[in-house]
Amino acid sequence: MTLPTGTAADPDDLAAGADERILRRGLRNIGDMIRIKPKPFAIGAAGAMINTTAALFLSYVVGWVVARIAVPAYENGEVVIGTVLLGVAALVATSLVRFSSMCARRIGAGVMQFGVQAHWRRLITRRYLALPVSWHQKHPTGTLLSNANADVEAAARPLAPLPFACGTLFMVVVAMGAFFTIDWAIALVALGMFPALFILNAVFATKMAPRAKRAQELRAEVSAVGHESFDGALVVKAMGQEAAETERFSASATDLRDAMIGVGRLRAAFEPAISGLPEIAVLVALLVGLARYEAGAINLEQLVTVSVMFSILAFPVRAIGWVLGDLPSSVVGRTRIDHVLSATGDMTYGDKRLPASDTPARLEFDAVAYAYPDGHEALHEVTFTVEPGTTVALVGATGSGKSTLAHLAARLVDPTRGTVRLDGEDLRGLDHASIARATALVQQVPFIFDDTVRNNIALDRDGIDDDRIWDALVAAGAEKFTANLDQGLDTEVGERGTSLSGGQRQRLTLARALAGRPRLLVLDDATSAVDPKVESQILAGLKDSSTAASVLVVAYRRATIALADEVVFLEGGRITARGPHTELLRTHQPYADLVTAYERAEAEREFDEEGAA
Ligand SMILES: Nc1ncnc2c1ncn2[C@@H]1O[C@H](COP(=O)(O)OP(=O)(O)OP(=O)(O)O)[C@@H](O)[C@H]1O
Repeated sequence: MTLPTGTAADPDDLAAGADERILRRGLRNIGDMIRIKPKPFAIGAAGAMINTTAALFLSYVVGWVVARIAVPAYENGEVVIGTVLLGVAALVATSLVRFSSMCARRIGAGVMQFGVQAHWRRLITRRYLALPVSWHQKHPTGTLLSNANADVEAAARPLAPLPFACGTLFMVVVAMGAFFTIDWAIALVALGMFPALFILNAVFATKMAPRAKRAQELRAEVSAVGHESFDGALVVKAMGQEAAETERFSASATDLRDAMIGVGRLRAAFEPAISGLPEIAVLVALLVGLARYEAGAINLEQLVTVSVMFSILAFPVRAIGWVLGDLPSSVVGRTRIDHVLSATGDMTYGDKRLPASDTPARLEFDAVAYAYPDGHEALHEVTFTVEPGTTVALVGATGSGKSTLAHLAARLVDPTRGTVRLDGEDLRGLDHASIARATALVQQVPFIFDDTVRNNIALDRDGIDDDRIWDALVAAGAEKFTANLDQGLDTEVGERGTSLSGGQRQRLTLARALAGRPRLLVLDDATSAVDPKVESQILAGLKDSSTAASVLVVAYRRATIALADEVVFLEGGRITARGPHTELLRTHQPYADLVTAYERAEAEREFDEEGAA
């Protein structure tokens, strides 16, 4: 299976030679993230700068203590208590400032990193929900999960060491000033370290970019394969496919492992080099410093100050390396996030509102055609009307276009040609709330949230109280089993309603639709797992209820079809017959054949069930 990687990046864009672009794009990404969370960044960076300034000050204090206290005490045995106390006070005060500023740096970095992650995740989720069904059909859930997790984490990773790196840069600037005031030769050693650091990083970015991109794609693939395997666990078990599925998952996991080891190897080579560089600079500075001391260009206090400053600088300079080291992966993560955020094809809604009404709606298909994004035309010139208060059954062989029609009725998709109208208004011109209030679609595969029965039915919609929930449960034939649940409406039904039977789940989703008192109910084989007698009672009840809706029902059972006022018979995406069920049975042989085949299948199923009982 080829899984979409969900990235808009041109593969060559992140390949060799793109280091400059990665640096630029990585820094732009950091700039964007600072704009998202400016306050925590300011706190973290200020903490880091205070910390590094205190660290530099400490080197002056140490230089002063050595030259004014330690050396005289060692050479002459002279100890001036006041000077010692001053030295100790300066050391303690500097350490306290370092401690509190380090806390500010870490808190700022953490709040910024996790705040930015939450921000991206919110945007991605909002985008997912705004994108059309056709977009979702092309993007596996696992890949979307990977966008919201692995990609977001990769994009925001440079933020963890960012304030530290900013403080270090500040320290470097201050230290360079200090080096130049102390001695130009020592300053040159420090100055030489930074070009070397950036050259090293450029080489690293060039080599890392394609590896990081591959690793990120494989993360998405493992997530997609894993999600599919876990989601289809029952099928896998029932078909005895555990070994094959484990093999499929482990092949993806192995690829990811290899890619991550490749990333790790490169980091393993880069990080010691980037850490070693300042250590080498310290050594060179010591040698140069000693030579300058011997030559009388600097005094002992200056030599000690410079040495301490270099060794203090050596560790924080790594933070710059950490930020630079995370740039390639962050650019890849950000590119993949942008791919989702810039995806187009949203369903735009009009601003027309349907007037408030509780009478059944009129649904009209006018010369409707629909082609899937792959070009497959599933419906051609479909024209029919569901008159207010009537029930129309959609009947047709598998693949004839029934579900596609149901999706068009609920405006999950728009027709390629022609118009779908609700109460005379083109669905495309209506506002979202009008459609959601007037129409309810119930699909064959019910989706139950891992929540209570009450919340599954109410779905946070206004005006749905317990009385209304019970009315909906009665109409959906679900009140008895709900009343028998341990905690009634408060019963937690488990992930996807695992504690319920298939028929119970279908009835709950039907109750969810009915609780909104829709004026048009679209049932896409929504009661297939419900006992046929109960199904007939539910559908008959819907017609008689005081809050009657117009009903468009995809039906397979003769009893269900017979309840409809009109049958629309589809063949290959076209309406080939329309009229009352009894009339079509007489006048249209393909219809009679199909309904008879359904009836036979139903009778065989009932016979098998009785036999099993
Ligand atoms: N996402 C899709 N992309 C491309 N073609 C699709 C897609 N979904 C459905 N189709 C095709 O559109 C046609 C109509 O499909 P639809 O699901 O509407 O049929 P149906 O009558 O509801 O079938 P069934 O009774 O099996 O549910 C079929 O040929 C199907 O293969």
